[in-house]
Amino acid sequence: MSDRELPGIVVTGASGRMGQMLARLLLESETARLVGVLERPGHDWIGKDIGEAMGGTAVGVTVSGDAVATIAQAQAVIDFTSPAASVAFAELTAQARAVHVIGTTGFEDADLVPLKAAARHAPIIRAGNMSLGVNLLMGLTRKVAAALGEDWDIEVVEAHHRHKVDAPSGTALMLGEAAAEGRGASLADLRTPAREGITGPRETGSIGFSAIRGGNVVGEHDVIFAADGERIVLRHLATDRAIFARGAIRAALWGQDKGPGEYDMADVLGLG
Ligand SMILES: NC(=O)C1=CN([C@@H]2O[C@H](COP(=O)(O)OP(=O)(O)OC[C@H]3O[C@@H](n4cnc5c(N)ncnc54)[C@H](O)[C@@H]3O)[C@@H](O)[C@H]2O)C=CC1
Ligand SMILES: O=C(O)C1=N[C@H](C(=O)O)C[C@H](O)C1
Repeated sequence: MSDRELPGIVVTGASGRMGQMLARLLLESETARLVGVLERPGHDWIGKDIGEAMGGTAVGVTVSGDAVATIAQAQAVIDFTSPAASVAFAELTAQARAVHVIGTTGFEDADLVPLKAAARHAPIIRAGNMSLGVNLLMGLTRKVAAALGEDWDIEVVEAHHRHKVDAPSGTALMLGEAAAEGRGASLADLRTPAREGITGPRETGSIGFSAIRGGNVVGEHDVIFAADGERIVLRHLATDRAIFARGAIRAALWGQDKGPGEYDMADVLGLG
């Protein structure tokens, strides 16, 4: 396949932690090509070559604030930004009939309505964690939760870098949902509100969440099953953001021959 035939990918949030990682990997990729990068209007990277903006040499791709024109060139858009930005990109990506890979976390239920509408026109692949390890851990969590009774309390503990703005993390919520599914319920029914003050004793069968923020932690998640006298801890440690970026690129390529609809990383990885 010549370079021109490789699926053309646009990366949003180009100056962000994930945006830069994605741009670097796509510039080296032999299976996809970087055709555009977006930043929010007014950002000081707009108009600069992405290679130079990242501190290297020019690569011939200019950071743009014009989402309509940039997404029009894309076969896929990889998007790790903010919930409001991802909702707006979903409409434009659907209009371009391109695959939208969404890694953004922190969505409210109301944000999911326009995403569902956009997925009627093109594939949307969305996951709070794009790594193979976490998506495997979800299956393990579901199985362990199903095997253990309600005398085993379930807690999800996560740690992230000091810049993260949402809590619990998207991954923690995915793991909590998997645990709830294992118990034949939905997380909305089992989730304990954040604890502070006189909370009273733990409610049997509930699922609790704790978030640590500090330093440059890439992402750590423990699912703790605690009973009287023993504990099981399922743990994932991310030490390199490349695991998320590789998963997102894999999803963008996987989506090329898929019809409109909502997909997740379990679909991409064949773990469904
Ligand atoms: N699903 C997954 O595997 C992972 C998800 N994430 C999530 O991805 C999101 C971004 O994470 P980071 O890269 O660490 O954040 P970041 O803050 O470093 O980057 C976000 C970027 O998006 C840009 N942005 C915001 N609005 C925009 C708009 N309208 N148009 C274009 N660009 C816009 C910002 O200027 C910023 O450069 C977060 O929600 C995070 O939780 C992060 C890592 C892995
Ligand atoms: O913001 C991050 O950094 C991460 N966000 C995702 C999440 O909310 O779970 C995935 C990963 O843990 C890193």
